[in-house]
Amino acid sequence: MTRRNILKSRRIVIKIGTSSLILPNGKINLSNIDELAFVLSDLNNKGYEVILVTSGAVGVGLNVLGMDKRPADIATQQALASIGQVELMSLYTQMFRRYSQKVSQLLLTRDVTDFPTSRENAENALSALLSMNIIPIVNENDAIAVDEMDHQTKFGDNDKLGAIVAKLVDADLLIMLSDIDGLYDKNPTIYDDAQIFREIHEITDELREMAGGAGSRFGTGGMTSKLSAAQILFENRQEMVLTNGARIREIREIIAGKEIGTYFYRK
Ligand SMILES: Nc1ncnc2c1ncn2[C@@H]1O[C@H](COP(=O)(O)OP(=O)(O)O)[C@@H](O)[C@H]1O
Ligand SMILES: N[C@@H](CCC(=O)OP(=O)(O)O)C(=O)O
Repeated sequence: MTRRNILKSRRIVIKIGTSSLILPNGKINLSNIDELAFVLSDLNNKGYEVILVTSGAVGVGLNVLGMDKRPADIATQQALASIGQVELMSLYTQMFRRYSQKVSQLLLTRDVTDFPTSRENAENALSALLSMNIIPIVNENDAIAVDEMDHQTKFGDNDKLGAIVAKLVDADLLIMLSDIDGLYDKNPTIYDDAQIFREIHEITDELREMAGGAGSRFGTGGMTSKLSAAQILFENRQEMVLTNGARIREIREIIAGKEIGTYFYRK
């Protein structure tokens, strides 16, 4: 069955998680980054407005320093993000350049998107970039986003950031690339008989329970945070497709309305 509403999407936010950018051995997944650059550049050439929300600063930072696990200490995590973000952008810039696509970087913190004047500034910057045919690449400013008692600067995770960026740019669709084909009735990495949901219209407590449990090794989100992102989108009458970042080329089929991944929309 064709997802008819998706066919109308012109402004699309793509969120890619750490697990799609970093291989299980901690090295960079170069073929995925290259494929992402190709598909998004191609979409931009075809007149879609594309915004990329990327994770990976900490994961790439670990790779640069040859470390194999996230340090517990916050300041060291900040330092890793600061190191990794530069390398991550360097990789994106190189890959996108192969397809003659210009990109830019926006690093956001929660206080920016909570505070009306700075939120408007972020909206203006994004809209100016899109009008220049540039693909904005957004991440949380992890090097400085640390929650204080009375000053909340962290989004929590990049799934939420993806939903907030979709709201900022008034996107038609958020495509969330994970390490799994979609939302299942139980964790498919544990249960062989898990069944995928093709459509979700409401985020219920029962769903949240099905999505419980930890996510991948280098990321932070897990399936629960994808449901929280979907909830933010629902509140803004926006839509999301959760799909597997291992098959980036399918993004074009998703936009063509093909039934891939889990489609979150309110009836
Ligand atoms: N009901 C569920 N359906 C799908 N995945 C689930 C479910 N419950 C838990 N998970 C776990 O969530 C993981 C995806 O989240 P996450 O590791 O944060 O991915 P990413 O880093 O790509 O965003 C899956 O690999 C799986 O282990
Ligand atoms: N801003 C962090 C992202 C952390 C995060 O949410 O990761 P993921 O669950 O892989 O999307 C980083 O760049 O490392």
